[in-house]
Amino acid sequence: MKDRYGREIRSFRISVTNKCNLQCFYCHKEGHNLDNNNNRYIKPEEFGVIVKTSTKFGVRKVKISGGEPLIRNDICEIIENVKDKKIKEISLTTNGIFLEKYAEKLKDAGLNRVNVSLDTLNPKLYKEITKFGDVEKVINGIKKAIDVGLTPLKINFLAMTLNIKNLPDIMKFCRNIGAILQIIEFIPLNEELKKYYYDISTIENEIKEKSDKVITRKFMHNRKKYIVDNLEIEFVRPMDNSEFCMHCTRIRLTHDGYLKPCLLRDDNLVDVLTPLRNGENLEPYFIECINRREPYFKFNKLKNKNK
Ligand SMILES: Nc1nc2c(ncn2[C@@H]2O[C@H](COP(=O)(O)OP(=O)(O)OP(=O)(O)O)[C@@H](O)[C@H]2O)c(=O)[nH]1
Ligand SMILES: C[S@@+](CC[C@H](N)C(=O)[O-])C[C@H]1O[C@@H](n2cnc3c(N)ncnc32)[C@H](O)[C@@H]1O
Ligand code: SF4
Ligand code: SF4
Repeated sequence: MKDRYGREIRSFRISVTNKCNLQCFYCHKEGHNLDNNNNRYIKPEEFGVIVKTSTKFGVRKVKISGGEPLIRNDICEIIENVKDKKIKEISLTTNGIFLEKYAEKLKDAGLNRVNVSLDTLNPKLYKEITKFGDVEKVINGIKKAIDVGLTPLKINFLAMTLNIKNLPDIMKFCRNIGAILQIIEFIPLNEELKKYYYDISTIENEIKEKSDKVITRKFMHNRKKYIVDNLEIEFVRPMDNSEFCMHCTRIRLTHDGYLKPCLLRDDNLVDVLTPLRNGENLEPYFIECINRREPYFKFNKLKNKNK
């Protein structure tokens, strides 16, 4: 099914919890942190029914996220329930702290690949950013995930004024371990955080100049990937980017059971858990969610017209 703007639905991003073992100062919490009502925590088999319904509307990829998805002790059961013959890929985004412990079990449960967030390799700066994190554990988790075949593994590097100097080290690290590097534009959630915003367009242009090949992810925000000396570098630049939004093929599920048409909006959610628990057919709720979808950034501001 296409939405009112002609955008297909291909991927489903599901948040399995809003809780986390870290406290990154910038966290957008997937654009939703309202409900702490434990009665609305979704059970593994409920995820299964919701995802199965989503395949009728075109979903072929599932992204599992959080909060931190690995703090749910039933995460493997969730993955087993989400598996479906129509789902071509299940991936998970994690801070990596518990990855060493879970990697093998996740692979056995049916997970295909992981993205691991890593803004710096410097232990002191990592702790400053995450409050409680030990970067050594993340590195061990990444190595284990690659060992067990949760690949291609992506490193999520959130580009900010306070860590941008660490980018060359992260590039070297990714090249050494054979990971894809994903450079993400910072979304400042309030005025206070704006000082950390770093415009990644200069870096993208430099990398583009050096690249051997450019790939466009047509069904994923038209994102660009550059291959530089065998390192794959993907840019995620959502801010003020109408092209990104016009190629958005994602719907989301919040940890408390609402279909969410857009990451950056919380005013147009569709409750899917109540009808599920009432034994209703979920299709009308998906249709409602898809009809409520609209590009968040419809027009670029002048300063960003080159995006
Ligand atoms: N505005 C906006 N940002 C997004 C969207 N999808 C991903 N992002 C940003 O990209 C970050 C990284 O997302 P990941 O969970 O690692 O996965 P992904 O890059 O979206 O997906 P894959 O590349 O397929 O692994 C998110 O935390 C967001 O900041 C989207 O639909 N809209
Ligand atoms: C919300 S986290 C959830 C999954 C997991 N806890 C993790 O950190 O990977 C998913 C991704 O969102 C990114 N993120 C969080 N806050 C952000 C912000 N303000 N702007 C852009 N990306 C952000 C993180 O860097 C991370 O890669
Ligand atoms: S680890 Fe992920 S969910 Fe937790 S605070 Fe950091 S970005 Fe947010
Ligand atoms: S419409 Fe734009 S901001 Fe909203 S989820 Fe899609 S890409 Fe992200």
